[in-house]
Amino acid sequence: MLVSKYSEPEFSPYDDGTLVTGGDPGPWPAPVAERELAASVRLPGSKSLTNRELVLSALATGPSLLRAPLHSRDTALMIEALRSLGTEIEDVPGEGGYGSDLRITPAEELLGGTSIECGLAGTVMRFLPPLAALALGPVAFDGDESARRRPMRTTIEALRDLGVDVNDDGRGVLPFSLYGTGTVEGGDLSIDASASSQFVSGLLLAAPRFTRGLTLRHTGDTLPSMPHIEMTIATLAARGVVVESPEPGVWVVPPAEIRGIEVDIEPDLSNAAPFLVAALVAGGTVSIGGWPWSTTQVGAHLETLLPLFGATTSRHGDTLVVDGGEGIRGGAQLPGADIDLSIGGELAPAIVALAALASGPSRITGIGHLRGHETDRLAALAAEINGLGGDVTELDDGLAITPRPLHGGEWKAYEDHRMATAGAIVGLAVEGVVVDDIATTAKTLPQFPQLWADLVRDPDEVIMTITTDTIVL
Ligand SMILES: O=C(O)C1=C[C@@H](OP(=O)(O)O)[C@@H](O)[C@H](O)C1
Ligand SMILES: C=C(OP(=O)(O)O)C(=O)O
Repeated sequence: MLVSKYSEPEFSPYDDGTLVTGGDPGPWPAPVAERELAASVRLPGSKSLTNRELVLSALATGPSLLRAPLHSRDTALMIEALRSLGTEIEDVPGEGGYGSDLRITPAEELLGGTSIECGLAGTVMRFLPPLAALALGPVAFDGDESARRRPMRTTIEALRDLGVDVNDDGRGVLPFSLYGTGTVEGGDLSIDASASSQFVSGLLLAAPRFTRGLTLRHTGDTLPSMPHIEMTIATLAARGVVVESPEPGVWVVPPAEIRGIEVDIEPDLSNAAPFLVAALVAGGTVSIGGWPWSTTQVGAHLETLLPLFGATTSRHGDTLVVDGGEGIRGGAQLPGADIDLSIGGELAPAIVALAALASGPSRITGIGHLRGHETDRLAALAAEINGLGGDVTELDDGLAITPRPLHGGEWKAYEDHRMATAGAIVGLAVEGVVVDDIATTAKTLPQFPQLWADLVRDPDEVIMTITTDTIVL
Protein backbone atom coordinates (compact mmCIF):
# COMPACT_ATOMS: atom_id res chain seq x y z
CA MET A 1 0.00 0.00 0.00
CA LEU A 2 1.40 3.39 -0.95
CA VAL A 3 -0.06 6.35 0.87
CA SER A 4 -0.06 9.30 -1.45
CA LYS A 5 -1.63 12.57 -0.62
CA TYR A 6 -4.83 12.47 -2.62
CA SER A 7 -5.09 8.87 -3.66
CA GLU A 8 -6.81 6.26 -1.58
CA PRO A 9 -6.39 5.27 1.17
CA GLU A 10 -6.35 8.82 2.43
CA PHE A 11 -6.13 10.56 5.77
CA SER A 12 -9.13 12.80 5.94
CA PRO A 13 -8.36 15.94 7.91
CA TYR A 14 -11.99 15.91 9.02
CA ASP A 15 -11.76 12.44 10.49
CA ASP A 16 -10.14 11.11 13.65
CA GLY A 17 -7.05 10.11 11.75
CA THR A 18 -7.97 6.57 10.87
CA LEU A 19 -7.70 5.62 7.23
CA VAL A 20 -10.74 6.72 5.31
CA THR A 21 -11.42 7.42 1.71
CA GLY A 22 -11.69 11.01 0.73
CA GLY A 23 -9.85 13.62 -1.20
CA ASP A 24 -8.81 17.20 -1.20
CA PRO A 25 -11.42 19.14 0.83
CA GLY A 26 -10.61 22.25 -1.21
CA PRO A 27 -9.98 25.80 -0.02
CA TRP A 28 -10.46 26.18 3.75
CA PRO A 29 -11.81 29.47 5.10
CA ALA A 30 -9.85 29.95 8.32
CA PRO A 31 -12.14 30.57 11.30
CA VAL A 32 -11.86 34.01 12.88
CA ALA A 33 -11.73 34.15 16.69
CA GLU A 34 -15.03 35.66 17.82
CA ARG A 35 -14.31 35.43 21.54
CA GLU A 36 -11.56 34.70 24.03
CA LEU A 37 -10.59 31.05 24.19
CA ALA A 38 -11.00 28.71 27.13
CA ALA A 39 -9.90 25.58 25.32
CA SER A 40 -8.42 22.24 26.34
CA VAL A 41 -6.64 20.38 23.58
CA ARG A 42 -5.44 16.80 23.53
CA LEU A 43 -2.87 16.17 20.82
CA PRO A 44 -1.86 12.93 19.07
CA GLY A 45 1.63 11.46 19.44
CA SER A 46 4.90 12.98 18.33
CA LYS A 47 5.96 12.36 14.74
CA SER A 48 9.64 12.46 15.66
CA LEU A 49 9.24 9.99 18.53
CA THR A 50 6.92 7.66 16.63
CA ASN A 51 9.20 7.39 13.60
CA ARG A 52 12.35 6.92 15.71
CA GLU A 53 10.66 4.17 17.74
CA LEU A 54 9.45 2.47 14.56
CA VAL A 55 12.98 2.42 13.13
CA LEU A 56 14.56 1.20 16.38
CA SER A 57 11.84 -1.44 16.78
CA ALA A 58 12.63 -2.75 13.29
CA LEU A 59 16.34 -2.98 14.19
CA ALA A 60 15.75 -4.47 17.64
CA THR A 61 16.46 -8.00 18.83
CA GLY A 62 12.87 -8.55 20.09
CA PRO A 63 9.32 -7.23 19.69
CA SER A 64 8.27 -3.72 20.75
CA LEU A 65 4.97 -2.05 21.58
CA LEU A 66 4.36 1.63 20.83
CA ARG A 67 1.51 3.03 22.90
CA ALA A 68 -0.40 6.08 21.61
CA PRO A 69 1.74 6.47 18.49
CA LEU A 70 0.97 9.10 15.88
CA HIS A 71 -1.13 7.94 12.93
CA SER A 72 -0.50 10.36 10.10
CA ARG A 73 0.90 10.39 6.59
CA ASP A 74 4.55 10.49 7.77
CA THR A 75 4.12 7.57 10.14
CA ALA A 76 2.06 5.57 7.62
CA LEU A 77 4.89 5.96 5.12
CA MET A 78 7.41 4.78 7.72
CA ILE A 79 5.26 1.76 8.60
CA GLU A 80 4.75 0.85 4.97
CA ALA A 81 8.47 1.13 4.23
CA LEU A 82 9.51 -1.00 7.21
CA ARG A 83 6.90 -3.61 6.31
CA SER A 84 8.24 -3.78 2.77
CA LEU A 85 11.69 -4.52 4.23
CA GLY A 86 10.23 -7.45 6.16
CA THR A 87 9.23 -5.96 9.52
CA GLU A 88 5.94 -7.14 10.97
CA ILE A 89 3.84 -4.24 12.24
CA GLU A 90 0.38 -4.89 13.68
CA ASP A 91 -2.29 -2.49 14.86
CA VAL A 92 -3.44 -3.50 18.32
CA PRO A 93 -6.20 -1.88 20.38
CA GLY A 94 -4.85 1.01 22.42
CA GLU A 95 -6.15 3.10 25.25
CA GLY A 96 -6.26 6.85 25.29
CA GLY A 97 -4.45 7.52 22.05
CA TYR A 98 -5.74 8.64 18.68
CA GLY A 99 -6.10 5.25 17.03
CA SER A 100 -4.39 1.93 17.63
CA ASP A 101 -1.15 1.02 19.34
CA LEU A 102 1.53 -0.68 17.26
CA ARG A 103 3.21 -4.02 17.89
CA ILE A 104 6.44 -4.45 15.94
CA THR A 105 8.22 -7.72 15.39
CA PRO A 106 11.60 -7.26 13.72
CA ALA A 107 12.51 -9.36 10.68
CA GLU A 108 15.14 -12.05 11.24
CA GLU A 109 16.87 -10.51 8.27
CA LEU A 110 15.87 -7.25 6.57
CA LEU A 111 15.18 -7.90 2.91
CA GLY A 112 15.68 -5.54 -0.02
CA GLY A 113 14.14 -5.90 -3.45
CA THR A 114 11.76 -3.06 -2.66
CA SER A 115 10.99 0.59 -3.40
CA ILE A 116 10.44 3.01 -0.55
CA GLU A 117 7.97 5.84 -0.98
CA CYS A 118 9.14 8.70 1.25
CA GLY A 119 6.26 11.09 0.52
CA LEU A 120 7.54 14.38 1.89
CA ALA A 121 8.77 12.91 5.17
CA GLY A 122 12.29 13.94 6.14
CA THR A 123 12.35 11.23 8.79
CA VAL A 124 11.64 8.55 6.18
CA MET A 125 14.10 9.79 3.56
CA ARG A 126 16.96 10.40 6.06
CA PHE A 127 16.39 7.59 8.60
CA LEU A 128 15.75 4.66 6.28
CA PRO A 129 18.71 4.60 3.87
CA PRO A 130 21.23 3.65 6.64
CA LEU A 131 18.78 0.95 7.79
CA ALA A 132 18.24 -0.25 4.21
CA ALA A 133 22.01 -0.65 3.83
CA LEU A 134 21.64 -3.44 6.43
CA ALA A 135 19.07 -5.24 4.25
CA LEU A 136 19.90 -7.84 1.67
CA GLY A 137 19.25 -6.60 -1.87
CA PRO A 138 18.44 -3.40 -3.74
CA VAL A 139 16.30 -0.67 -2.19
CA ALA A 140 15.05 2.32 -4.20
CA PHE A 141 13.98 5.63 -2.62
CA ASP A 142 11.69 8.25 -4.09
CA GLY A 143 9.05 10.69 -2.88
CA ASP A 144 6.70 13.53 -3.76
CA GLU A 145 7.70 16.03 -6.42
CA SER A 146 8.53 18.52 -3.61
CA ALA A 147 10.54 15.85 -1.80
CA ARG A 148 12.86 15.74 -4.79
CA ARG A 149 14.07 19.22 -3.80
CA ARG A 150 15.02 18.32 -0.21
CA PRO A 151 18.75 17.91 0.49
CA MET A 152 19.92 14.27 0.49
CA ARG A 153 23.58 14.59 -0.56
CA THR A 154 24.90 14.08 2.96
CA THR A 155 23.08 10.75 3.33
CA ILE A 156 24.16 9.56 -0.12
CA GLU A 157 27.84 10.49 0.43
CA ALA A 158 27.86 9.12 3.99
CA LEU A 159 26.65 5.74 2.79
CA ARG A 160 29.25 5.69 0.02
CA ASP A 161 31.97 6.55 2.52
CA LEU A 162 30.74 3.58 4.57
CA GLY A 163 31.25 1.35 1.54
CA VAL A 164 27.60 1.09 0.48
CA ASP A 165 26.88 0.89 -3.25
CA VAL A 166 24.59 3.90 -3.97
CA ASN A 167 23.17 4.80 -7.35
CA ASP A 168 22.05 8.38 -7.99
CA ASP A 169 22.24 11.03 -10.68
CA GLY A 170 24.72 13.22 -8.77
CA ARG A 171 22.25 16.00 -7.89
CA GLY A 172 22.11 15.03 -4.21
CA VAL A 173 18.34 14.57 -4.07
CA LEU A 174 15.74 11.82 -4.42
CA PRO A 175 15.38 9.48 -6.25
CA PHE A 176 18.33 7.15 -5.60
CA SER A 177 18.85 3.52 -4.83
CA LEU A 178 21.31 1.46 -2.86
CA TYR A 179 22.36 -2.16 -2.79
CA GLY A 180 22.32 -3.64 0.69
CA THR A 181 24.64 -6.52 1.46
CA GLY A 182 23.21 -7.28 4.89
CA THR A 183 26.11 -5.73 6.76
CA VAL A 184 27.81 -2.34 7.14
CA GLU A 185 31.24 -2.27 8.70
CA GLY A 186 31.01 1.24 10.17
CA GLY A 187 33.97 2.94 11.88
CA ASP A 188 34.93 6.61 11.45
CA LEU A 189 32.77 8.92 9.34
CA SER A 190 32.71 12.68 8.77
CA ILE A 191 29.62 14.42 7.42
CA ASP A 192 28.31 17.94 6.94
CA ALA A 193 24.91 18.01 8.63
CA SER A 194 24.40 21.78 8.46
CA ALA A 195 21.36 21.32 6.18
CA SER A 196 19.56 18.93 8.55
CA SER A 197 20.06 17.22 11.89
CA GLN A 198 18.25 14.24 10.37
CA PHE A 199 21.47 13.22 8.59
CA VAL A 200 23.03 12.67 12.01
CA SER A 201 19.97 10.99 13.52
CA GLY A 202 19.55 8.55 10.62
CA LEU A 203 23.13 7.32 10.95
CA LEU A 204 23.06 7.13 14.76
CA LEU A 205 19.84 5.08 14.73
CA ALA A 206 21.30 2.34 12.52
CA ALA A 207 24.87 2.53 13.86
CA PRO A 208 24.58 0.00 16.72
CA ARG A 209 23.97 -2.60 14.01
CA PHE A 210 27.18 -1.68 12.13
CA THR A 211 29.91 -4.28 12.73
CA ARG A 212 32.29 -1.71 14.30
CA GLY A 213 29.65 0.79 15.42
CA LEU A 214 30.21 4.38 14.33
CA THR A 215 32.26 7.41 15.29
CA LEU A 216 30.45 10.24 13.57
CA ARG A 217 31.90 13.73 13.21
CA HIS A 218 29.95 16.76 11.96
CA THR A 219 32.24 19.04 9.93
CA GLY A 220 29.91 21.91 8.96
CA ASP A 221 29.83 25.36 10.58
CA THR A 222 26.34 25.07 12.02
CA LEU A 223 24.16 22.22 13.20
CA PRO A 224 20.42 22.82 13.49
CA SER A 225 17.86 21.08 15.69
CA MET A 226 20.17 19.80 18.45
CA PRO A 227 17.19 18.65 20.58
CA HIS A 228 16.27 16.23 17.79
CA ILE A 229 19.75 14.70 17.98
CA GLU A 230 19.36 14.48 21.75
CA MET A 231 16.04 12.74 21.15
CA THR A 232 17.79 10.18 18.96
CA ILE A 233 20.39 9.55 21.66
CA ALA A 234 17.67 9.27 24.35
CA THR A 235 15.61 6.76 22.33
CA LEU A 236 18.74 4.66 21.78
CA ALA A 237 19.57 4.84 25.51
CA ALA A 238 16.09 3.57 26.42
CA ARG A 239 16.94 0.47 24.36
CA GLY A 240 20.30 -0.10 26.01
CA VAL A 241 22.59 1.69 23.52
CA VAL A 242 24.83 4.30 25.14
CA VAL A 243 25.96 6.99 22.70
CA GLU A 244 28.82 9.16 23.88
CA SER A 245 29.63 12.64 22.67
CA PRO A 246 33.26 13.30 23.68
CA GLU A 247 33.09 16.79 22.13
CA PRO A 248 30.40 18.88 20.43
CA GLY A 249 29.64 17.52 16.97
CA VAL A 250 31.14 14.07 17.60
CA TRP A 251 29.15 10.97 18.55
CA VAL A 252 30.43 7.49 19.32
CA VAL A 253 27.98 4.60 18.93
CA PRO A 254 29.21 1.16 20.02
CA PRO A 255 28.12 -1.97 18.17
CA ALA A 256 25.29 -3.14 20.41
CA GLU A 257 21.99 -4.96 20.62
CA ILE A 258 18.97 -2.68 20.33
CA ARG A 259 16.39 -3.95 22.81
CA GLY A 260 12.71 -4.38 22.01
CA ILE A 261 10.68 -2.27 24.48
CA GLU A 262 7.19 -1.05 25.36
CA VAL A 263 7.07 2.71 25.11
CA ASP A 264 4.49 5.49 25.53
CA ILE A 265 4.73 8.09 22.80
CA GLU A 266 4.46 11.66 24.12
CA PRO A 267 1.98 14.08 22.49
CA ASP A 268 3.51 16.10 19.65
CA LEU A 269 4.68 19.33 21.28
CA SER A 270 5.65 20.94 17.97
CA ASN A 271 2.08 20.46 16.79
CA ALA A 272 1.07 22.24 20.01
CA ALA A 273 2.57 25.46 18.63
CA PRO A 274 -0.39 26.78 16.60
CA PHE A 275 -2.85 25.95 19.39
CA LEU A 276 -0.80 27.69 22.09
CA VAL A 277 -0.08 30.67 19.83
CA ALA A 278 -3.86 30.94 19.33
CA ALA A 279 -4.21 32.04 22.98
CA LEU A 280 -2.14 35.15 22.21
CA VAL A 281 -4.10 35.88 19.04
CA ALA A 282 -7.65 35.27 20.28
CA GLY A 283 -7.02 36.01 23.96
CA GLY A 284 -7.95 33.71 26.83
CA THR A 285 -6.38 30.36 27.62
CA VAL A 286 -5.35 27.21 25.81
CA SER A 287 -4.46 24.13 27.86
CA ILE A 288 -2.69 21.07 26.54
CA GLY A 289 -2.86 17.87 28.54
CA GLY A 290 -0.21 15.16 28.70
CA TRP A 291 2.59 17.76 28.63
CA PRO A 292 5.70 15.87 29.76
CA TRP A 293 7.78 17.17 32.68
CA SER A 294 10.92 16.05 30.99
CA THR A 295 11.33 15.60 27.25
CA THR A 296 13.75 16.05 24.36
CA GLN A 297 10.96 17.48 22.17
CA VAL A 298 11.83 21.01 21.09
CA GLY A 299 8.18 22.06 21.45
CA ALA A 300 8.82 22.14 25.21
CA HIS A 301 10.56 25.47 24.54
CA LEU A 302 7.18 27.04 23.72
CA GLU A 303 6.79 27.46 27.47
CA THR A 304 9.59 30.05 27.43
CA LEU A 305 9.18 31.33 23.86
CA LEU A 306 5.56 32.48 24.11
CA PRO A 307 6.17 34.70 27.18
CA LEU A 308 8.53 36.72 24.93
CA PHE A 309 5.35 37.82 23.11
CA GLY A 310 3.46 38.57 26.33
CA ALA A 311 1.92 35.19 27.24
CA THR A 312 1.78 33.79 30.76
CA THR A 313 2.38 30.07 31.09
CA SER A 314 1.66 27.76 34.00
CA ARG A 315 1.62 24.03 34.77
CA HIS A 316 -1.22 22.22 36.48
CA GLY A 317 -0.22 18.59 36.86
CA ASP A 318 0.54 17.38 33.37
CA THR A 319 -1.30 20.28 31.72
CA LEU A 320 0.43 23.31 30.23
CA VAL A 321 -1.74 26.43 30.22
CA VAL A 322 -0.94 29.43 28.05
CA ASP A 323 -2.83 32.61 28.93
CA GLY A 324 -2.87 35.20 26.17
CA GLY A 325 -4.64 37.89 28.21
CA GLU A 326 -7.02 39.91 26.04
CA GLY A 327 -5.16 38.77 22.93
CA ILE A 328 -4.60 40.59 19.66
CA ARG A 329 -8.32 40.29 18.80
CA GLY A 330 -9.10 41.93 22.15
CA GLY A 331 -6.76 44.85 21.42
CA ALA A 332 -3.53 43.67 23.11
CA GLN A 333 -0.35 45.21 21.69
CA LEU A 334 2.13 42.35 21.66
CA PRO A 335 5.86 43.06 21.69
CA GLY A 336 7.99 41.59 18.92
CA ALA A 337 10.99 39.40 19.72
CA ASP A 338 14.48 38.68 18.46
CA ILE A 339 14.90 34.90 18.57
CA ASP A 340 17.58 32.47 17.40
CA LEU A 341 15.43 29.44 16.60
CA SER A 342 18.22 27.19 15.32
CA ILE A 343 17.31 24.57 17.92
CA GLY A 344 13.72 24.35 16.73
CA GLY A 345 13.15 25.45 13.16
CA GLU A 346 9.93 23.47 13.01
CA LEU A 347 8.43 25.99 15.47
CA ALA A 348 9.28 28.90 13.17
CA PRO A 349 6.15 29.04 10.97
CA ALA A 350 3.87 29.43 14.01
CA ILE A 351 6.18 31.97 15.67
CA VAL A 352 6.53 33.99 12.45
CA ALA A 353 2.74 34.04 11.96
CA LEU A 354 2.40 35.38 15.52
CA ALA A 355 5.16 37.94 14.95
CA ALA A 356 3.31 39.24 11.87
CA LEU A 357 0.28 39.97 14.09
CA ALA A 358 2.27 41.54 16.96
CA SER A 359 2.79 45.29 17.39
CA GLY A 360 6.59 45.40 17.55
CA PRO A 361 9.13 44.15 14.97
CA SER A 362 10.72 40.69 15.24
CA ARG A 363 13.73 38.88 13.85
CA ILE A 364 13.71 35.09 13.76
CA THR A 365 17.17 33.79 12.87
CA GLY A 366 19.24 30.57 12.83
CA ILE A 367 16.74 29.01 10.43
CA GLY A 368 18.46 29.18 7.03
CA HIS A 369 18.06 25.41 6.74
CA LEU A 370 14.27 25.89 6.53
CA ARG A 371 14.84 26.57 2.83
CA GLY A 372 15.25 22.78 2.54
CA HIS A 373 12.16 21.83 4.53
CA GLU A 374 8.82 20.74 3.00
CA THR A 375 9.09 23.94 0.98
CA ASP A 376 11.44 26.92 1.20
CA ARG A 377 9.72 28.10 4.37
CA LEU A 378 11.50 31.46 4.47
CA ALA A 379 10.32 32.36 0.95
CA ALA A 380 6.87 30.89 1.57
CA LEU A 381 6.26 32.75 4.84
CA ALA A 382 7.48 36.03 3.34
CA ALA A 383 5.34 35.57 0.22
CA GLU A 384 2.15 34.66 2.06
CA ILE A 385 2.36 37.30 4.79
CA ASN A 386 3.38 40.00 2.29
CA GLY A 387 0.56 38.88 -0.01
CA LEU A 388 -1.86 39.87 2.77
CA GLY A 389 -0.25 43.32 3.14
CA GLY A 390 2.56 42.37 5.56
CA ASP A 391 6.22 43.34 5.60
CA VAL A 392 8.54 40.36 5.92
CA THR A 393 12.10 40.41 4.60
CA GLU A 394 14.20 37.34 3.99
CA LEU A 395 17.60 37.36 5.70
CA ASP A 396 20.41 34.90 4.98
CA ASP A 397 19.41 32.76 7.92
CA GLY A 398 15.95 33.95 8.88
CA LEU A 399 13.20 36.54 8.58
CA ALA A 400 12.72 40.15 9.69
CA ILE A 401 9.06 40.90 10.40
CA THR A 402 7.61 44.39 10.64
CA PRO A 403 3.94 44.17 11.61
CA ARG A 404 1.49 45.90 9.26
CA PRO A 405 -2.31 45.69 9.15
CA LEU A 406 -3.17 42.54 7.19
CA HIS A 407 -6.14 41.87 4.93
CA GLY A 408 -7.84 38.66 3.84
CA GLY A 409 -6.91 36.62 0.81
CA GLU A 410 -5.58 33.25 -0.26
CA TRP A 411 -2.85 31.65 1.88
CA LYS A 412 -0.87 28.99 0.05
CA ALA A 413 0.30 25.96 2.02
CA TYR A 414 2.92 24.73 -0.49
CA GLU A 415 2.16 21.14 0.61
CA ASP A 416 3.68 22.12 3.96
CA HIS A 417 1.66 21.22 7.06
CA ARG A 418 3.25 24.00 9.09
CA MET A 419 2.55 26.61 6.39
CA ALA A 420 -1.10 25.50 6.47
CA THR A 421 -1.31 25.91 10.25
CA ALA A 422 0.52 29.26 10.07
CA GLY A 423 -2.29 30.40 7.73
CA ALA A 424 -4.84 29.25 10.30
CA ILE A 425 -3.11 31.40 12.97
CA VAL A 426 -3.19 34.51 10.76
CA GLY A 427 -6.82 33.77 9.89
CA LEU A 428 -7.80 33.79 13.56
CA ALA A 429 -7.09 37.54 13.62
CA VAL A 430 -7.67 38.55 9.99
CA GLU A 431 -11.04 38.14 8.28
CA GLY A 432 -11.15 36.37 4.93
CA VAL A 433 -7.98 34.23 5.03
CA VAL A 434 -8.49 31.08 2.94
CA VAL A 435 -5.88 28.30 3.19
CA ASP A 436 -5.66 26.60 -0.20
CA ASP A 437 -4.71 23.13 1.08
CA ILE A 438 -5.55 22.37 4.71
CA ALA A 439 -5.45 18.64 3.88
CA THR A 440 -1.67 18.89 3.91
CA THR A 441 -1.84 18.93 7.74
CA ALA A 442 -2.38 15.15 7.42
CA LYS A 443 1.42 14.91 7.20
CA THR A 444 1.60 15.02 10.99
CA LEU A 445 -1.85 15.98 12.32
CA PRO A 446 -4.81 14.70 10.27
CA GLN A 447 -7.19 15.98 12.98
CA PHE A 448 -6.05 19.60 12.61
CA PRO A 449 -9.21 21.13 11.07
CA GLN A 450 -11.42 19.40 13.64
CA LEU A 451 -9.21 20.36 16.57
CA TRP A 452 -9.03 23.95 15.30
CA ALA A 453 -12.82 24.12 14.93
CA ASP A 454 -13.15 22.83 18.50
CA LEU A 455 -10.63 25.42 19.68
CA VAL A 456 -12.65 28.39 18.46
CA ARG A 457 -16.12 26.94 19.05
CA ASP A 458 -18.48 28.87 21.32
CA PRO A 459 -18.42 26.80 24.56
CA ASP A 460 -22.18 27.43 25.00
CA GLU A 461 -23.00 26.01 21.57
CA VAL A 462 -24.90 22.72 21.88
CA ILE A 463 -23.25 20.01 19.81
CA MET A 464 -25.22 17.00 18.77
CA THR A 465 -23.24 13.97 17.73
CA ILE A 466 -25.16 11.11 16.18
CA THR A 467 -23.53 7.72 16.31
CA THR A 468 -25.03 4.41 15.30
CA ASP A 469 -26.67 3.72 18.62
CA THR A 470 -26.42 6.80 20.80
CA ILE A 471 -27.28 10.46 20.71
CA VAL A 472 -24.99 12.56 22.88
CA LEU A 473 -26.07 16.09 23.73
O1 LIG B 1 14.62 14.32 13.51
C1 LIG B 1 13.47 14.78 13.46
O2 LIG B 1 12.47 14.14 13.82
C2 LIG B 1 13.32 16.15 12.95
C3 LIG B 1 14.40 16.99 12.88
C4 LIG B 1 14.30 18.39 12.40
O3 LIG B 1 14.82 18.41 11.09
P1 LIG B 1 15.90 19.50 10.58
O4 LIG B 1 17.11 19.36 11.41
O5 LIG B 1 16.07 19.13 9.15
O6 LIG B 1 15.24 20.84 10.76
C5 LIG B 1 12.87 18.88 12.42
O7 LIG B 1 12.77 20.13 11.78
C6 LIG B 1 11.95 17.88 11.77
O8 LIG B 1 10.63 18.35 11.77
C7 LIG B 1 11.96 16.58 12.54
C1 LIG C 1 10.65 19.79 8.78
C2 LIG C 1 9.62 19.02 9.13
O1 LIG C 1 9.39 17.73 8.74
P1 LIG C 1 10.32 16.55 8.20
O2 LIG C 1 10.30 15.50 9.25
O3 LIG C 1 9.67 16.12 6.94
O4 LIG C 1 11.70 17.13 7.98
C3 LIG C 1 8.56 19.53 10.02
O5 LIG C 1 7.72 18.72 10.44
O6 LIG C 1 8.52 20.74 10.31
